[in-house]
Amino acid sequence: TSGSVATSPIDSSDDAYSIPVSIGTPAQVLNLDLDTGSSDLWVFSSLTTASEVNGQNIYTPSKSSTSKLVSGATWKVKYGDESTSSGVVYTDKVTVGGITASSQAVEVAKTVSASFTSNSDIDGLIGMGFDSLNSAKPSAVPTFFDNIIGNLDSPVFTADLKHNKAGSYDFGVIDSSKYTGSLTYVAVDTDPGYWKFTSSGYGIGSAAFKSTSVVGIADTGTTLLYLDTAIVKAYYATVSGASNSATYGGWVFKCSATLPNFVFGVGSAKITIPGSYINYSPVTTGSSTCFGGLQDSTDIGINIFGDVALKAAFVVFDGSDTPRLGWASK
Ligand SMILES: O=C([C@@H]1CCCNC1)N1CCCCC1
Repeated sequence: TSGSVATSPIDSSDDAYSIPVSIGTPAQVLNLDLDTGSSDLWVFSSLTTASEVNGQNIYTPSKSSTSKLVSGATWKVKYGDESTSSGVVYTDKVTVGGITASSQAVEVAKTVSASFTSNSDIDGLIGMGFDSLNSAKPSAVPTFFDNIIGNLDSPVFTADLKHNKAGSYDFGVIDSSKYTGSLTYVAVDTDPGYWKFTSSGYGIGSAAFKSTSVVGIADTGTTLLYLDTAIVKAYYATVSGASNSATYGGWVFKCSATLPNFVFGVGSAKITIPGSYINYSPVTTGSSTCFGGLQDSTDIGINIFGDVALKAAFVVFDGSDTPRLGWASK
């Protein structure tokens, strides 16, 4: 089988991208954030503390004829931004893009932290990282990708994220109409569980490409591009008036600034991020100071090729016995 689901940015800053996911019988449709940087499928639910629900769609297991409680299983996930959620585990039928996992572990939230409560556009996450990142106890539960991979025509899913418009995630097929040129594949290190790869270097504007290994993760669930201090400093040195602001917690510049393109290498291929993608958003609504889409990864401890980078490319997440990432321009 193969399938495809549209994915839309939740706001004009492309803060996150959601997909409709059908859970249970009859179907309960929730808008989940497909996250290649984590491995829990968790949802807002009828069990979520009422004061922590604010406009989200919820999954009510008791209304599904196919739901089953997984006795004794609990989960608790903590993300890099310190956000958290936790709860218990059911299995139920889950369908994404026409592809069904008949007994998918659905991690039902009993509690979520404030940043989830305040985002009414996201009803939960569907993790597409490796099982080692799954938080369920006493044992990890398989991801949606784990559960469908054996039925897919090809053991892959692809990401075609776009700026301010709908893109798509495909499962089991590589649609060559969605990219230009050819795909360049790079090895993935699955330790500790991210889609971790080594970029071959970077270029800033029209300057010479710098061949250097940049290890990072392809993370659809992270908004921005986070790279080593030296690269980020060199980029903003070309933006007059840019500064690394303690007030705003990162690099800022005048919203009217012209930003150079940023190129990152994958093998001998090059992906160009338009400078405009690096004008992420005003620091506060209406401000003439803008926060950069390229930021320093020092405090994170790992480089992250988040949506700012991914939406400049077509990306194949190849879950074969030798996992790898394929990158193409589009
Ligand atoms: O928690 C995360 C991200 C948060 C946003 C959603 N994707 C997962 N991590 C990835 C980067 C290293 C630290 C852990």
